Amino acid sequence: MEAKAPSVAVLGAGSWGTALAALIARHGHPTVLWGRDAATIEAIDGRHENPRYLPGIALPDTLRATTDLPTALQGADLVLVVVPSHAFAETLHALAPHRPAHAGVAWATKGFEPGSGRFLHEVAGEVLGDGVPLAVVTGPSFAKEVAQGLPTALTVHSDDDAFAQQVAEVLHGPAFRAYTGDDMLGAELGGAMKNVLAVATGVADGMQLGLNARAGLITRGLNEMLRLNQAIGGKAETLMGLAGLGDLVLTCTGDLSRNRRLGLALGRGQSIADAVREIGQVVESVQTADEVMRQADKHGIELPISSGVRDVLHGVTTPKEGLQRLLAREQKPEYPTGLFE
Ligand SMILES: NC(=O)C1=CN([C@@H]2O[C@H](COP(=O)(O)OP(=O)(O)OC[C@H]3O[C@@H](n4cnc5c(N)ncnc54)[C@H](OP(=O)(O)O)[C@@H]3O)[C@@H](O)[C@H]2O)C=CC1
Ligand SMILES: O=C(CO)COP(=O)(O)O
Repeated sequence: MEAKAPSVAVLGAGSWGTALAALIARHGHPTVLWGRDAATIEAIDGRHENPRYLPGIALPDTLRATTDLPTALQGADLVLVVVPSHAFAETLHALAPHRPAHAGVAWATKGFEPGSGRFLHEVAGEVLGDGVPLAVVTGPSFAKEVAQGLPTALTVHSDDDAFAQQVAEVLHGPAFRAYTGDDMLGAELGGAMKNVLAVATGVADGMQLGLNARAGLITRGLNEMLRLNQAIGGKAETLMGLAGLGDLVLTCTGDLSRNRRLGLALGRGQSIADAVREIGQVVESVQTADEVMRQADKHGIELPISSGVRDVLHGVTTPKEGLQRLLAREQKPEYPTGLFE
């Protein structure tokens, strides 16, 4: 007899939560999507569309949606949290009392806990306590393309191999490749930092600095990711894979990226407030830039591109001044310290 497909509760009905819930439901898993906005949830449950975040894309008839958290979690074998980083801790506190005892918790949120700079797996470990399987889902994946069924590859990292495998199996399908790994630290760092670096390449493109500048920023941005990752104890291979390089390339070059679009707007002279309002969705870099630099300062690592983005986002540096600051840096070896030994 074939094993029963695990039931999945997806928390967060924005573009990414909706796209992942649709993917999982299409794979034949009983799937419930929880969101806080009644009109959006009604539209997803009733007419199988998320008009606010994925307009015009048909969602599977089997996908159920609710605004009631206990209902969403009832009978779930696996919980997937997909709210923005600023709502991560609050959502975990809300789900904790209703989580079925056997259900592990994964998240596809990218960023740190704003204010404390803690990694999301640290937050999850503290809120949920020992013994709950945890996993991070990350990699190059625009929600719109996943919702449209276009081919995508991402990765699931966990300290618990069996849980990483369970999450990957739920996501893996005909047009979706899910890999596994055991480096939550590196995976979370990559997913968070690429958003900051996407702003940098967006700014450069908005200022029409050319393709050489874009490639230089992506590569030196990867170097910043690798150096901070080495300091915090993540694995270099994680950052050379889907969670790092893969997502960095996607977000720095693809105009579907909201972080890149923020950079483009700033590079063209628009204000940050106007740009964020126009984008109308979560732009994680706005908070993540501060938290990346908090991590970097803690470990005594210099990150010129990321700190430039942080300063531009705070309005203490103009994009032009930020560029001048980068170009005025001293000449030096590409890899002054070994990164891969
Ligand atoms: N979109 C993408 O392509 C990808 C996104 N991600 C990551 O996924 C996370 C979610 O982003 P995404 O779905 O794109 O964001 P969106 O802007 O598309 O949607 C945000 C969603 O979060 C909800 N929300 C905001 N605050 C809260 C809260 N306090 N409690 C509960 N729900 C809340 C919003 O509800 P409401 O509408 O009511 O405000 C909305 O449903 C981010 O960390 C992002 O970096 C990762 C990979 C791909
Ligand atoms: O994380 C993403 C793709 O992997 C989405 O990027 P943005 O948040 O910049 O849109």
